[in-house]
Amino acid sequence: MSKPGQERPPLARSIRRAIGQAVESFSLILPHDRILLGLSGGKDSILLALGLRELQRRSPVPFHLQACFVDSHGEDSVPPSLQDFAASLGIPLVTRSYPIFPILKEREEAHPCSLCAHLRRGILASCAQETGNNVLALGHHLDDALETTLLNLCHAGRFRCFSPHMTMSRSGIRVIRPLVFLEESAVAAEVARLGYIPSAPPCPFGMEGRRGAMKHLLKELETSIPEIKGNLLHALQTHPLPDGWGTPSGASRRRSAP
Ligand SMILES: Nc1ncnc2c1ncn2[C@@H]1O[C@H](COP(=O)(O)OP(=O)(O)OP(=O)(O)O)[C@@H](O)[C@H]1O
Repeated sequence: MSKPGQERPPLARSIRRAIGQAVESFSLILPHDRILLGLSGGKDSILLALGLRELQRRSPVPFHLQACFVDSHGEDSVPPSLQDFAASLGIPLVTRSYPIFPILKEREEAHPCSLCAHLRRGILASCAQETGNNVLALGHHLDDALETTLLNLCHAGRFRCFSPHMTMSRSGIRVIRPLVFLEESAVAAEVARLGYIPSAPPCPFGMEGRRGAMKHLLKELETSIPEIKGNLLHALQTHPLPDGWGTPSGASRRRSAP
């Protein structure tokens, strides 16, 4: 990550536009929202933090930002570079420690990704509640959404994906994904252009498994069908999914940023 105090160029206009489009299309941010963003130190959550911070500066809709890092090894350690990064943006950082990886290893999970994500989301949602936040922001991008769609199609026989904006039933915390219109390559390129070096993924299970296979499949499909991502996104937006990619949530009638 860049050194604190170093002059940072502004986000590219195309990136700001894509984030603004998601925020507007799905009414992601409402006046006086208190947003906790999941900050892992990977490229996606770096861009999420940069994007939301910039939106906060420019938007007439006031909202509060805080970040949370989950140490999934359960060792109570926080990378110092992450603290520096959050401090450089003026975003307060809280941390939580929970032995997600040791638990998954002990259970010898065949497909650990979904349980890992589920546990982490639960920890982040509890943290949001404990710290007085009503919204949890995650850095999922378009490729994540399309891989999840393919995973559901291929392995569960259903056309489903996570939602850009949903409300968790037990906690009432709203989960938002402002990067859903950005391709992974655009996220990586922008983070590199801005001079940040993301932390290496801490996952001890690697990119193998079903999700990794979907990533390869999407790449392969793209070589013979260059417009595949746009078409899949169009299908998500036009198919009447219960998770509402096409129809903005009920919150849309209220005023949202930007
Ligand atoms: N250890 C963590 N602490 C806090 N938030 C996290 C952590 N890991 C993931 N998240 C949040 O969940 C989102 C999705 O996580 P996932 O592991 O699927 O993505 P990723 O591609 O590894 O993301 P990133 O590049 O941000 O690490 C991240 O973008 C981030 O907002």
